[in-house]
Amino acid sequence: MALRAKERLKVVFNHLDRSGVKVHTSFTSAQNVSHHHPVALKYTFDTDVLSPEQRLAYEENGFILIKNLVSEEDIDRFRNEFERICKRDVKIPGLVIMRDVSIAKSEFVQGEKAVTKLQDFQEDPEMFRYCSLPQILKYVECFTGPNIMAMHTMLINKPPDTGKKTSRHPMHQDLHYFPFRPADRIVCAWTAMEKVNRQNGCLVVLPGTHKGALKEHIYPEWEGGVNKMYHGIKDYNSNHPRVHLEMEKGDTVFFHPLLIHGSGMNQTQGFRKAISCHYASADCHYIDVKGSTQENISKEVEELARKRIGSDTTISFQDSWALRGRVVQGNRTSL
Ligand SMILES: CC(C)CC(=O)SCCNC(=O)CCNC(=O)[C@H](O)C(C)(C)COP(=O)(O)OP(=O)(O)OC[C@H]1O[C@@H](n2cnc3c(N)ncnc32)[C@H](O)[C@@H]1OP(=O)(O)O
Ligand SMILES: Nc1ncnc2c1ncn2[C@@H]1O[C@H](COP(=O)(O)OP(=O)(O)OP(=O)(O)O)[C@@H](O)[C@H]1O
Ligand SMILES: O=C(O)CCC(=O)C(=O)O
Ligand SMILES: [Fe+2]
Ligand SMILES: [Mg+2]
Repeated sequence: MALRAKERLKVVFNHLDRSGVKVHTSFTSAQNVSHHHPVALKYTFDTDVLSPEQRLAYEENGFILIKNLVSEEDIDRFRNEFERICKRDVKIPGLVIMRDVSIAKSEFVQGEKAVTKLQDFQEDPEMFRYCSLPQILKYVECFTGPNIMAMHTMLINKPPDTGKKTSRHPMHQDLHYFPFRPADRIVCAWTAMEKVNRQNGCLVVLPGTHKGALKEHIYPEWEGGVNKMYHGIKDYNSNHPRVHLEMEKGDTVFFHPLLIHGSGMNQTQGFRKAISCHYASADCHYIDVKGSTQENISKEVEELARKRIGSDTTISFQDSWALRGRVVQGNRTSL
């Protein structure tokens, strides 16, 4: 099996070569090596799910978009559950309902129109079905390996911008929020719950940036304010080519936690919805972030935990993830 995949990979490299497609240097060397040795692909496993072309694309770009992966029926169920939560028909332990900063202090906006995102829905069986969908896990395994934890869950309901540009999500790397490694065994699945495009603020990604280091993140200096914990990269290369990921309902993008991404303003009157889960290999380990660029977010998370649970609690940044993580395939070996 493995050999067959390697053979196919060789064919791809040769094809790229012949077609005159510019192959980045890292792949030129992989290509040369492939004639004699197994190709060293560091970001993906061979599970016979990704084609050689798809594996190469993820290795090179740090993301891969799979069209029509989640059914209309499933998305409509997630949307229904979202509405029940916003109406406070159900109360889910641990779930955070976040309002946009530009309306956070207003008492007048009610229901789902006041909600920018739901975070940590792991205790809601209906919503958490998303994280266990077999067609999603099949892809996730290509990046994490067989022991899979759902570490972080979100339903993002990007509101029409109020004019303050607060509906933007600054450019960031998700790894900033995660005190576990290795980064290459973490992946985000992000599914469009409706058509997303530049108008309503689709994801914007900088291809290839997953090969770089974790950068320093701070609150961007935006006049109209910034949502709580929406840190952005302090200085990123704004000339780097960007790709706007326009997607249809049910399309799903899988991306690496070092990939630089954000999302633009929602310039429509609709609420742009997406559901996502960050998965990690259960074999990952927690790291100490003291003295690293992640110290600022770790302090913020720990302070929020104290506010929520009581000032006498000592929930560490690492604890906050261990508490939220749920095994979805294989064994909970470490995380
Ligand atoms: C990879 C992944 C992890 C990346 C990300 O997800 S980045 C974003 C991470 N976001 C989060 O973890 C969620 C953070 N949000 C929250 O925890 C909550 O929504 C809170 C900001 C704490 C507010 O919750 P809650 O206490 O229920 O709301 P309250 O209405 O009582 O407000 C308490 C104080 O917080 C303020 N607030 C509410 N919403 C926001 C906001 N969007 N941005 C900034 N400040 C906000 C609110 O004005 C109030 O402030 P004070 O009146 O106490 O000064
Ligand atoms: N000053 C800034 N600092 C950091 N990030 C920014 C800044 N301005 C925009 N961004 C981020 O860049 C990404 C794209 O922003 P923007 O909404 O301007 O889209 P765009 O790429 O210009 O597309 P369009 O032209 O369709 O608006 C978003 O993640 C946004 O939050
Ligand atoms: O859905 C979006 O706009 C982007 C969300 C995101 O990147 C995040 O919360 O980490
Ligand atoms: Fe993100
Ligand atoms: Mg713009």
